[in-house]
Amino acid sequence: MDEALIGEPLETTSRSGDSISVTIRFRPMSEREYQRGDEIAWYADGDKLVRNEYNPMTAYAYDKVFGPNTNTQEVYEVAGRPVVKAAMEGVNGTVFAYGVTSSGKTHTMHGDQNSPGIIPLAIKDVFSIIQDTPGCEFLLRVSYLEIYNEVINDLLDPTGQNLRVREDAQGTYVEGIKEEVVLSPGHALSFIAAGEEHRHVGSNNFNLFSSRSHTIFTLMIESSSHGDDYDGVIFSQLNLIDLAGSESSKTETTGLRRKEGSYINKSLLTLGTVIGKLSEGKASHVPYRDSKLTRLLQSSLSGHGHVSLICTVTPASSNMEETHNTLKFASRAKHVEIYASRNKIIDEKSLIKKYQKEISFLKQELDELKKGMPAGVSHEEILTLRQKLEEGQVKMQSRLEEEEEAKAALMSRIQRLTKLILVSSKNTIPGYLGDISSHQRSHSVTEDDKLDVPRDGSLLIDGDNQDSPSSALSMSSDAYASIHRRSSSKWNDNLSQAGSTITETTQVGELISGSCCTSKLPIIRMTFLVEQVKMLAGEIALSTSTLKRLIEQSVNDPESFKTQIQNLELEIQEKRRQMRVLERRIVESGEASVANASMVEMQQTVMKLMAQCSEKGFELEIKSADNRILQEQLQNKCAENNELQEKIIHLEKQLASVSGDKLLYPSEHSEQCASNECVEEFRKKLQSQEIENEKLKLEHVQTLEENSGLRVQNQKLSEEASYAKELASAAAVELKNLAGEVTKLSVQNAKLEKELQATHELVKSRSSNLQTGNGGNRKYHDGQRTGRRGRFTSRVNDGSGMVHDDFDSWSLDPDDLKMELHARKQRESALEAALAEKEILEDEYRKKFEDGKGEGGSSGK
Ligand SMILES: Nc1ncnc2c1ncn2[C@@H]1O[C@H](COP(=O)(O)OP(=O)(O)OP(=O)(O)O)[C@@H](O)[C@H]1O
Repeated sequence: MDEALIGEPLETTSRSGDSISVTIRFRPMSEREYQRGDEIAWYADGDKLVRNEYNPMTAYAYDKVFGPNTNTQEVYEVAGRPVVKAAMEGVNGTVFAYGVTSSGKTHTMHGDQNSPGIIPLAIKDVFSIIQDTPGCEFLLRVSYLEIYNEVINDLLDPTGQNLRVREDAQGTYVEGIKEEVVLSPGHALSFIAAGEEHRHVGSNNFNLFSSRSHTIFTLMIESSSHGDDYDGVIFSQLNLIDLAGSESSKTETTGLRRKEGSYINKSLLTLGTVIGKLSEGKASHVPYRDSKLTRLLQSSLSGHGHVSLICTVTPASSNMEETHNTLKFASRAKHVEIYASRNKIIDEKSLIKKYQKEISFLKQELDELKKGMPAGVSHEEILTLRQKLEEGQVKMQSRLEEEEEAKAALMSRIQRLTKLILVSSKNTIPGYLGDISSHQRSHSVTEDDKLDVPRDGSLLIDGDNQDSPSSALSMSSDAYASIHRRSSSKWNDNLSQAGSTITETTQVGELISGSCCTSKLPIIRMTFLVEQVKMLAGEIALSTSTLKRLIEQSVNDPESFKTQIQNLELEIQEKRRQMRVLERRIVESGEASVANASMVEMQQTVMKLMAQCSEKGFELEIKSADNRILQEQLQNKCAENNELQEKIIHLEKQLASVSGDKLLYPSEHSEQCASNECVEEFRKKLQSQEIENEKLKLEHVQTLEENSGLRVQNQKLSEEASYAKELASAAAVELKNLAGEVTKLSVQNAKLEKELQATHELVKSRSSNLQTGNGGNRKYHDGQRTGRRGRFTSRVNDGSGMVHDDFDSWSLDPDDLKMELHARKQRESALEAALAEKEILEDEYRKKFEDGKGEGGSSGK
C-alpha cells in the first residue's frame, strides 16, 4: 500500500527551534544480516528522506538523514552541538537515541575508542565553550542514572537504588541522586565509565551487549557573568539519554531477559503515546506518569527546552517492519512543538554563588592573616606575644606554626572551592580572582611531569594552547576507550599537554604567586596528588573488574579476547606505575611542606588508617585466638578419630577371628569337638555338605534353565494359539459365508431343475404339436427363440465371487440349459469341496488351538 509522504523536508536543527529536531541514523548492515541473506529495505534518499526499496512511494522526511557511512562527529554537529550550545546559554536540552535493539543507539550516544559518541563529544564541547567564554564563570555537576525494570538506580552511587521521582516548580527531579562537580572532560568521562560499570547490560540474539536499561546522563550547568555584566546566575540542564531498544517477538529471550524486555517495551510504548498526544497539539491528557522515563522527560517533552531525537535504524529487510515503526515514531515526534526559553535561578539557590561568597570571605580572612592581624587577636595581644617571643622563642614558634596551619587550611579550602569554578584561561577579569596572566607559572618538565597528571585539577588548560582550546581540552583515544562498558583512564586525556615546558594557568595561581609561590606550591600539589592517587586507585579497581569480566568471557573464545586482555593488563600496570610515582611525589611534597592542610588531611587519613589498622589488628588477634582454639579442638577431634579408627580395626579383627571360630566350631559342638578327630569329622561333613551344596546349586541352575526354556516355549505356544484362534475365527466366518452360498445354490439348482423339467415338457409337447401341425417352421422357431430372449434371468458368477443376473446369456435351448445346469453343478461341487476343505482346516486349527491351550496351561504351571 502506498504511504503518503509524511512530514515535509525541513531545515536542519540549527534553527532556533519550534519543534523537536528529528534525525535518522542508518547503521551499516551487520555481518550477521548479510549472512542470512538480508537485503536493503530502507535507504537514505538524499539527506532528508528515508525511502522504502520495495515500495518507493513510502517515504518519510526528517530534519536530516544520515547514511550508514556517516560518522558520529557529523551526527553530533547536526543533532548535538546546537542543543549543547543552547544549554551553555541557559536553555535546557535533551538529546536521546531511539530505536530497536541493536540499531546503534549506544554506538551513537557512547561510541567507542575509534568513534566517540554524542556524550563524550558533548562533554568535550562544553569545556571548549567554557574556554571560549571569557568573563563568565561556570560550575558543572553531573548525575547518571538508569531506569531498570521501572526502578531508578543511581549509577554514580551503588547504594542509591529505587530512587523516587519528585516535582517542584522547576519540574521533575530524582530525589537523593548523587551529583558530582566535574573539572575536566576526563573527570566527567571517568564518572560515566564508573557508572557504566553498574549499568544493566545483557545479551540477546541480536546484540551481545544489549542495554537492558534506559540511562540518563545529566549535566547541570550554572553560569554567571562578572562585574557590570552580572545578571544573576543561570541554571540549565543537559540530558543525554541512551534508551534501551524495543524488542520484537524475533528477539529470543527467556526469563529475566523477557521480563526486562517487557518493561523496556512498556516504557517505550508510553513514550510513543506521550509523543503521539503531544504531536496532536490538543489539550488532552498526556500520560507522563505511566512510566518513569516519560515522567523524568516530562519537562523536556512538554516543551521547556530543546529536544533532539536521533532515531537509529538498520536498512536490513529482516527488520523492515521494526524500522518502519521507528520511522513512524520519528515522524510523529516531528510534530511536537517546543517553546525553549532561557532559565534563571535566584542567587541564593545557586551553588556557584554560595562558593563565590565563601571564597571572598575566606580571602578576607587570609589577607588579615597575611598582614599579621589575625581575626580576633588584638594589638596588645600581639605586643605581648612579641614580648613573649623575646622571652621564650619556643612558645612563639608554636604560635606561629599554628598561624601557618590556619593559613594553610584557609588556602586549601579556597583552593578547593576555586577549582570547582571553571573559567576560561583567556579570562582577564581584574579584582575578583586577581589578574590571571600574572598567575601563569612555568617550570621545566621533570620525570614526574611527564606523567600526564593534571597539575592543578582545574580546567587543565594549557597556556601554550590557549588558542586551540580543543587541543587543551582534547581527549585522547584512550579516554574514549574508558566509556561504553570499558574501563576508563582520565589521565590520558591530558597526555597531549606534555611538552618540554608546561605552563600552568589556574585561579589557584594567585595563591601560589609571589613569596607564597615557592613555599605553598607543594601544599596545593599535595591535594591534587592525593586526589589523583584516589582516582587512580578507583581507575585501577575499575580496570581490574573489567579484566576479570573479560577473562570470564574469554573462557569460550580466548583468542578474540587475548589482545583486549593484554591491553588492559598493560593499562593496569601503567596506572600502578603512575600511582607509585604519585605516591613518591606525595611523600616528597609531604617532606617539603610540613605545615599544610593537605598534610593535615593526609595525617588525618593516616591516623584514620592507623586506627582502622589497629582495629583490624585487634580483630586479627581475636581471630587468631579463635583460630588457635579451633585448631586445638581440631587436634582433639583428630586424636579421637584416630582412637576410634584403631578401635574399629581392633573390633574388625576380633569379629574376623570370632566368625572364623564360629565356622570351625559350631556352637552345639564347640566344646565337645575340640579334639582333632572331631575337627576332622566336622571337616568331612563340611566337605560333603559343600559337595551337596554344589549339586543343589547345579540343579538349581538346571531348573532355572529349564524353566526359562519352558517359558520361551510357552510364549511361542501362546503366540501360535492366538494366531490359530484368529485363523479359526476367520475360517468360521468364511465357512458361514460358504454355507450361505451353498444353500443359495442348492435352492437355485432346485429351481433350475424344475424349470428344466418344465422346459423338457414344453419341448416335448411342442414337438408333438409340430409333428401333428404344419411341421418344421424354422422361422417361427427362431422368432420364438428371439421373442423369449431375456425372459429368464441367469445368475452368473463373474469370477470375483459376485453373482449377478445375465439376461443376455440365456436362451431356451435345452442344450444350453443342460450345459448351464452342468456348469452349475460343477461349481456347486467345487464349492462343496472347498467347504469341506475349509472344514478340515478349521478342525485342524481348532485342534491345534486346544493343544496349545493345554500345553500353555501346563507349562505355565
Ligand atoms: N553507525 C554504525 N556504524 C558501525 N557500527 C555500528 C553502527 N551502529 C551500530 N553499530 C554496531 O552495531 C552493534 C549494535 O549497536 P548498539 O549496541 O549501539 O545497539 P543498540 O541500539 O544500543 O542496542 P540495544 O538496544 O540492544 O542496546 C554494535 O556492534 C555496534 O558497534
